[in-house]
Amino acid sequence: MTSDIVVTDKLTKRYGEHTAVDAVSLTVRAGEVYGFLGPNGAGKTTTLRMLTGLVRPTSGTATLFGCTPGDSTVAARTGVLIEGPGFFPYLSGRDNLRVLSRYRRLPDDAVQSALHRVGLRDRGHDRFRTYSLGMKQRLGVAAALLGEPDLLILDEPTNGLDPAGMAEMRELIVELANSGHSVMLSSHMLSEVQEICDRVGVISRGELIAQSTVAELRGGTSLLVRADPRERAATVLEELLGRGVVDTVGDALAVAVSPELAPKVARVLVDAGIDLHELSRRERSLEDVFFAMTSGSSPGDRTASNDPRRVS
Ligand SMILES: Nc1ncnc2c1ncn2[C@@H]1O[C@H](COP(=O)(O)OP(=O)(O)OP(=O)(O)O)[C@@H](O)[C@H]1O
Repeated sequence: MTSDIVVTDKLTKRYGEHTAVDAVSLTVRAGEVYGFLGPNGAGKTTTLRMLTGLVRPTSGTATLFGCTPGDSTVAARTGVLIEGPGFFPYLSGRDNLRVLSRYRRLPDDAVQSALHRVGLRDRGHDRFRTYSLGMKQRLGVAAALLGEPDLLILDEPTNGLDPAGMAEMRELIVELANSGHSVMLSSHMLSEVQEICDRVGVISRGELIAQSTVAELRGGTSLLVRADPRERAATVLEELLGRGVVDTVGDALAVAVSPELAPKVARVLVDAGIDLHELSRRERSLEDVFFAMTSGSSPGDRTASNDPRRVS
């Protein structure tokens, strides 16, 4: 059984005339890594700020663990990293965490455990200002981890990191998820969301335009066929496989069927006297889908049967 630990219902935030978040209804389930994906200015941070009680919604509701954001139960069960960690530069990483830990009346070993979890145990005594950006972000995650919350809300945790720092942060998030934390993270980095998230919500211009698993969103695998004459190949394949499964992508055809049908596709084309130049397995990246959804144009394809514009 899945349980929804974050639920929003038509969550909306308006700043004057501008609607930053427009009737967003999303759910994050216990145990998952949920990617909140959207281009710059789409409304990700504003949504996360409403979830953490930093900003009041104009209308609609949000609940975390069945309670309102800001409630003490929510605060105890949720760790937050939003818009970069704020730490004292002249204090060590450990002392920065001690300040937070004492303020929250957590046991003394919480700091050591959090530093250990993010791989900073050996650098905990160094001053914060000497940390690399990746270490600063990891200390931010350590701060979110104090008290071992069930849910981590991380706003663009890899923002500004170099590729190695990004990889480390991704690894850390996967480890945290494997050790039982649910994670909701925002990102505009499609590749990282694709790699580490179980489900994603896509927000564009304040609206949630899709919510599903990464696999569902990508629409599974298909076949790419380069054949001559192309139009005739499309007709033959539609006769074999049904209408609506063949789409034109550049000078090739995208055929929305299981790659296991490749031998059959090859046979029928060759039997029809068509020259087959390429037949390959094709996986749409989340990037293809994302561009198709948020800008109406895609570097790849979008077949009618594969249209990911749905909220499950
Ligand atoms: N306090 C505010 N006052 C007025 N407008 C705001 C405020 N906060 C956010 N906005 C506007 O709301 C919209 C959504 O902003 P938000 O920061 O939530 O987007 P985002 O998806 O997190 O973008 P980014 O990836 O660039 O951080 C933007 O147009 C932004 O300018």
